[in-house]
Amino acid sequence: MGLSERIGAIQHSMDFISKARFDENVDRVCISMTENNFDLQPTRESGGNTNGTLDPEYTSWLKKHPSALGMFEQIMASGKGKKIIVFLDYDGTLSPIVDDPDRAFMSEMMRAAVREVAKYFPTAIISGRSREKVFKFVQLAGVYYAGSHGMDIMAPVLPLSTSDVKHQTRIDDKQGSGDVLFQPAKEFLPTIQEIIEELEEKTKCIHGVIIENNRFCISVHFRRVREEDYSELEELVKSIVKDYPQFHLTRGRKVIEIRPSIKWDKGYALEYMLDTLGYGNSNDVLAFYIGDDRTDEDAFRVLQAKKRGYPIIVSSIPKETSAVYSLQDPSEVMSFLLHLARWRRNSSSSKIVI
Ligand SMILES: O=P(O)(O)OC[C@H]1O[C@H](O[C@H]2O[C@H](CO)[C@@H](O)[C@H](O)[C@H]2O)[C@H](O)[C@@H](O)[C@@H]1O
Repeated sequence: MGLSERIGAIQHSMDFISKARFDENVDRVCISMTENNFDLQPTRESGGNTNGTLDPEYTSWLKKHPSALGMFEQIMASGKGKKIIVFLDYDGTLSPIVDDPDRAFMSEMMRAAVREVAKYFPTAIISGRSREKVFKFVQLAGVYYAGSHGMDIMAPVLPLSTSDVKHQTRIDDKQGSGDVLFQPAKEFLPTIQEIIEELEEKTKCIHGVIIENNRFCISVHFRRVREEDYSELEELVKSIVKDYPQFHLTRGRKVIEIRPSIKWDKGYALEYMLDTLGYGNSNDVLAFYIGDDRTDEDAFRVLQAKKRGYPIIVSSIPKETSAVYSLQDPSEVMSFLLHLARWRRNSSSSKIVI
């Protein structure tokens, strides 16, 4: 293709894409551009490679964990008359995975989608990050935030029937929100600081390590570490944590996490939030939990066991999971959130009697 044809093709693509953006039957547009040709395909993809071909392993995995977008109508039909609640993970779910954890920004479009969904349904973000950091990334009022894998939750106070009350602190804010902080690992804060200092000192010799203070837990990132240094880093981290028997290690995406050994994870956090939001004992709830990482599996299992809704995994590769449905990547998450909001708008407008 010559230069002018290429420019023409780009202009044509832009028009095509802007039209497709408003077509609710189109989730994405695949553009394939070769030396001599280009092609545009509106699609409702539910998996596959970037070149448009479906990986057979992924296709058979999708049969077990169908696309939540493809199954949208059936999912919503099963929730008819129920109260919908949305739980979201942050990294890899609302934001793409990037090398630098401090630059895992969510797009404006994603922010708008979360804002939209939170307008209609109680929405909570449960992240491994510190609560303050997730809030800095998301910047939305009207959303509940839980940081440190649920060890730091800000949610409304409700008379709780459980022993959880001892970990609650009422927030003295000017708005008088009545929210409370739930922090079951407070007593570990000084030790966490001590471990961070030791980690920073002792991992200096390994290039690319990032230590992230997630307040009630610590992330040791090795995404930028050379592969040949992985095992040295792992041994180093293990040898440090060995001296702190009240802590243990978990793993995420190119990250080793150090957590206090309390009986608490994203699954307990999900239960706690269902309780505090007033849906603990309610059978007419349809909760969604959307997440991409191993720590989200704790929440998937709880949601499955309680039969209160559907766990949805974000993955473009086959993975062992307790999730029922799947979404390929954050852009599909965004599409799912927009579908939810649109479904709610349509269902309330259909009730208007003229
Ligand atoms: O529960 P999440 O909100 O998913 O948080 C889990 C961890 O996410 C972050 O790390 C991951 O994303 C980074 C940015 O894309 C990436 O560089 C890293 O390799 C991933 O593991 C976060 O930085 C961790 O602290 C969270 O525990």
